[in-house]
Amino acid sequence: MLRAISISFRCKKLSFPNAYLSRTILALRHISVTSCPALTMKALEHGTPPLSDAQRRTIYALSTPPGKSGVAVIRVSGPETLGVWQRIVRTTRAARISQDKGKGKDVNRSVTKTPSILPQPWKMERCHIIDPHTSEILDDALAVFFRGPRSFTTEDVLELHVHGGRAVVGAVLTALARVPGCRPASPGEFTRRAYEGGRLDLTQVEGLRDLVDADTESQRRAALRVAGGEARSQFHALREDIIGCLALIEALIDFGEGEDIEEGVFDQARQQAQRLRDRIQSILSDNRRGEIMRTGIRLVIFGPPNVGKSSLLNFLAQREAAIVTHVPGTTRDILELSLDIGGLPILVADTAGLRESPDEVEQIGIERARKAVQAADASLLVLSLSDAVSATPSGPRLHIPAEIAPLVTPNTFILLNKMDLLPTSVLMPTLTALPQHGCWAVSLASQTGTGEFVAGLATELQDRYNLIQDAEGEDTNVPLITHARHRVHLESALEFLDAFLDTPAPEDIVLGAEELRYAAQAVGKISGLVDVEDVLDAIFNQFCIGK
Ligand SMILES: Nc1nc2c(ncn2[C@@H]2O[C@H](COP(=O)(O)OP(=O)(O)OP(=O)(O)O)[C@@H](O)[C@H]2O)c(=O)[nH]1
Ligand SMILES: [K+]
Ligand SMILES: [Mg+2]
Repeated sequence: MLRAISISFRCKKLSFPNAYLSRTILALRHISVTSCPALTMKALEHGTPPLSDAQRRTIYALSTPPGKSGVAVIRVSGPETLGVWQRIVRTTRAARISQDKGKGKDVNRSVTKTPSILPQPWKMERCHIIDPHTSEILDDALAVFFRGPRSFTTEDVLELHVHGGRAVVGAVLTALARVPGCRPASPGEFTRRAYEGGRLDLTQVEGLRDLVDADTESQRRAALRVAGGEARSQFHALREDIIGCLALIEALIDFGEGEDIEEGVFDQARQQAQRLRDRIQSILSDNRRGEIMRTGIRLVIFGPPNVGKSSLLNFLAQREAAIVTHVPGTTRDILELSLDIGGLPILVADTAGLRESPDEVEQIGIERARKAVQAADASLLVLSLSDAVSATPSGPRLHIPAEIAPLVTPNTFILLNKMDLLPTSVLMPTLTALPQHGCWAVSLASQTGTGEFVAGLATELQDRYNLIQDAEGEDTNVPLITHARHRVHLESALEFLDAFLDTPAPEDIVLGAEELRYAAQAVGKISGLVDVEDVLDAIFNQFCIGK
């Protein structure tokens, strides 16, 4: 005990913050001083025993992308955040206060000499960042302290807005490494703390990650809603309703119908379960719109050889991504590009021309093309207008080659290319005979009709996959499921509800209650309310460091 006191005395001389001091003493209480002389000596030399990673609960990381930038934000979170402030932040406010007391003349020069003062929470303050060992000024910066739990992570958080040069960021990170109790954050650790602190549920965590990953306007809008807690509250309400239904059954188990409980409660519970099951079913039958919008719509271009499929890909990408030649069978492998068409994220794939071919390599390409069309969310059949449209007594008729016809569905879009090769006298009646929806005629060579085609395709895809905006610009018809994980849990909730509805009344009521309990649990897993430890690492590891 005596030695501990002498350590605390030394710490005080080195002007450790009080919080740190009391923690050191607390830590030392657990060490038998006599049985551990080496450790004690070390503690006496350095003022503290070395901390394990688990003990160093305060994390820091660069939260903006690495590299040169105007401003870089370094984030700190954890119990030592205030200690970090006191060691490395010297505000001009503090300097002004001491100047007012007549201790200094030039605010800027005296900043580092000024003792630290407590931050004003949630207020950005101009400051110098200093090296905690040498007091050297590392940067002229801005700092803002968020007092937990009113912060992103629900812990004390400090944000340092420094100049975004590599040397500046490196120096500040090194200074942070020197603050006892601090360690670099692992990927997604800030967000994980926000989840563990109850600030976010798992759907919001996913929404936040999707927001960071959003490339298109529609992805941004959808992710923002989820991050804002819209899915969270809907899944929460669904779970509450299942629990409400369970409560009825449990009351029935405890008291029995006709005694303390009114007649018809079992039927009431069944009706409720039926409505919940229908609600889940309707959430599930969303054509996977939410997931498709998040990952991008897979649109596969297919058709006979030499019709201009690769020319189309290049036109959409506005660059020479694919090889285009007059030789049929030029494209072999699938070439995929991710594009933004009318604000929608689209993964466009160019494929080998479909035909009977003796060439072994081409055959493999053709097989891959067929599979890609079948697996796609949407497909676009390209044909050469002059080959595909023939005159019949009843007018022009669209002809689709026999080996391609099986791949065409009512959802296949059709693009008739090389319209420049048709004389105007033939072209006009042909164009008027084309289907009104999902079919366009263009010349990629002369870029005729291409504007209408892109606009028309975007509209068709928006109708199919996108959120529809009403007159006020509000999204309607929003799919609730944005990740495959949600679908898996909802499907199992549906199975449990079905199993409950299958239990014959009222003799198996205890089993029925169990099914309802599982159904509520399955929905709880979506938000992370129920044991999901196994998926947490997978979810948070997809974040970058600093998020
Ligand atoms: N006249 C005319 N020629 C075109 C048009 N679009 C593309 N072509 C030409 O048609 C030929 C074939 O174009 P590609 O884009 O390679 O056709 P593809 O369908 O990808 O061909 P494969 O990969 O071999 O199946 C090239 O010589 C293009 O320049 C068009 O609108 N009009
Ligand atoms: K070709
Ligand atoms: Mg090609």
